[in-house]
Amino acid sequence: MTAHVPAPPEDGAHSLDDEAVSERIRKRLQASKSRFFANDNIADFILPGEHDELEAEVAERFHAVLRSLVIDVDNDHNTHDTARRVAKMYLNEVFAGRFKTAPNITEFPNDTSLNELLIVGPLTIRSACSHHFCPIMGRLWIGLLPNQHSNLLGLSKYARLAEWVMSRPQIQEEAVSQLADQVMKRVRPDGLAIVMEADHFCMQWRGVRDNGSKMINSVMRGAFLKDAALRREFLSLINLKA
Ligand SMILES: Nc1nc2c(ncn2[C@@H]2O[C@H](COP(=O)(O)OP(=O)(O)OP(=O)(O)O)[C@@H](O)[C@H]2O)c(=O)[nH]1
Repeated sequence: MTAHVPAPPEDGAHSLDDEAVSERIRKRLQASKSRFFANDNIADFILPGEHDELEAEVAERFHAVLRSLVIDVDNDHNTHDTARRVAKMYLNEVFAGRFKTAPNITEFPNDTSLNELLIVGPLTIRSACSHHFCPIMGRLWIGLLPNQHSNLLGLSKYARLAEWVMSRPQIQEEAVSQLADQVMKRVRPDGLAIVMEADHFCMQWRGVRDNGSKMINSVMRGAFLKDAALRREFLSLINLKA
């Protein structure tokens, strides 16, 4: 579905804010006292049909941003359709994890009472920082210590959950912690460890322009916090090299 970019309002016409779909969604979020930070998922507050309206609104507003950058969007064939493409990319691709509901996750009972360390990774991570909207590209490992009451997830579902959490404007520390909450909620293991290593393009493409540095962070929950040997086993198995 392509978003239509409406012409800017004539003088004296209603401003976009009077009827903006984003305003309707915002009011619902505020009425239910739900947070709507950049890395929050707001899918439950978007009614059927409003996703397309939102895409059209973002396109219209991005069109205005391009005009403010003094780009001749009316005559420049390269940027004529850029606002629509950016809106589509934000809503359906790079920030889709804000606007769509969580992926369906198949959960299997731990019938054979597996209680050994399980590691998934490296999963490829694509995100963007909420400070500059620059890409974050990296790798992530998930370590789990299940117990007899844990659910086991299909392997691909860890990647789907990670993608859902990462495809939002994020900061790495909060992204990893949000993913940990999602995995804990579904698997209910005795312990969970997540390590993420990523390039931040806000430090490479711009700013300090340090191409070599990466950010590595981890979240340890339950048994991984208490048991240094388990933590060591996980870290040695993922064998993270700079
Ligand atoms: N802690 C943390 N910081 C991040 C992450 N992604 C980007 N940043 C940093 O966020 C900071 C934003 O800093 P500001 O000083 O407000 O912005 P700025 O003036 O554009 O900063 P410079 O990047 O130094 O030019 C920068 O230091 C970024 O490197 C992240 O995932 N975690």
